[in-house]
Amino acid sequence: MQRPPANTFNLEYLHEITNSLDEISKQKLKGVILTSAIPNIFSAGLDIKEFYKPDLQRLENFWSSVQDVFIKLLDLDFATAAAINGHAPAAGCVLSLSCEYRAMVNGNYKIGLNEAALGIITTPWIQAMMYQVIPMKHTETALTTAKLFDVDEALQIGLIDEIASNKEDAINRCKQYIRKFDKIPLHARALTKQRMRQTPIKILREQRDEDIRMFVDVVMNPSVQDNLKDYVEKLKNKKKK
Ligand SMILES: CCCCCCCC/C=C\C=C\CC(=O)SCCNC(=O)CCNC(=O)[C@H](O)C(C)(C)COP(=O)(O)OP(=O)(O)OC[C@H]1O[C@@H](n2cnc3c(N)ncnc32)[C@H](O)[C@@H]1OP(=O)(O)O
Repeated sequence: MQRPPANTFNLEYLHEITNSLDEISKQKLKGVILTSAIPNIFSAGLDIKEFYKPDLQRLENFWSSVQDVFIKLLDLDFATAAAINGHAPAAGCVLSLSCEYRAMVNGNYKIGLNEAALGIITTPWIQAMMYQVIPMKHTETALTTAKLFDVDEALQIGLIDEIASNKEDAINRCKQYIRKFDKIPLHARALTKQRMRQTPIKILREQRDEDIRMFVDVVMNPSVQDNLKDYVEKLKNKKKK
């Protein structure tokens, strides 16, 4: 990913990712490794500008595109791994959770789902994604407290699989993970993976329109917009301190 300054996902970038996923899913690949070309930031999540004072039509398209990327990524036949070379809050974390394996570079980085801090809520399919990886009890506490884990905590709780010394090491560990499937028939691997992951996909597929309506309702709530205003200000003012 290379969308400076923070690899945030806006509508156009989501379309680019959808096209790339469509393209690679036609190829006979062994696996895909997601990483960032931006030092210290894997992804800062969804672009907050998309839901602060949004245009309604664009907001609906935006969330529908988020849903598309999530389904496509989760459904890929081949192995997916994330070399997390920096912060991975919110959708940055979800992106890594959509992969089968995560190696995170050691450093002063945070990963987790902090949506509640912005006044927005994690949808049931995102919650399901999280508790497929870490236990339900930890998920509930993490989501309700908007907890961002440091690298050691993330390993301890199982949110990441391994700690890497740098980006290259993280990528190598991802490659090693992908090589594990060299002798496994592709269709058996793919079907097993898809069945293991059917809960979040099923929840989302059954409720796509309702999910968009709920997201729009939450985002357009005046108190959520106030919260987002403060959050955006805080982000801007960080540099001035
Ligand atoms: C493709 C996705 C598929 C997967 C499906 C996803 C499903 C959806 C799931 C979840 C939904 C989640 C909702 C969200 O994602 S809301 C976004 C939440 N993100 C955050 O709260 C992170 C906010 N950012 C930070 O905390 C920091 O920027 C950090 C990542 C820790 C990096 O810190 P630092 O290195 O100090 O860099 P800066 O803070 O100075 O940031 C650099 C510039 O980037 C701008 N920025 C950062 N984050 C965002 C953002 N999310 N949206 C818009 N802009 C952002 C920041 O303002 C700086 O800009 P500038 O240089 O102009 O000042």
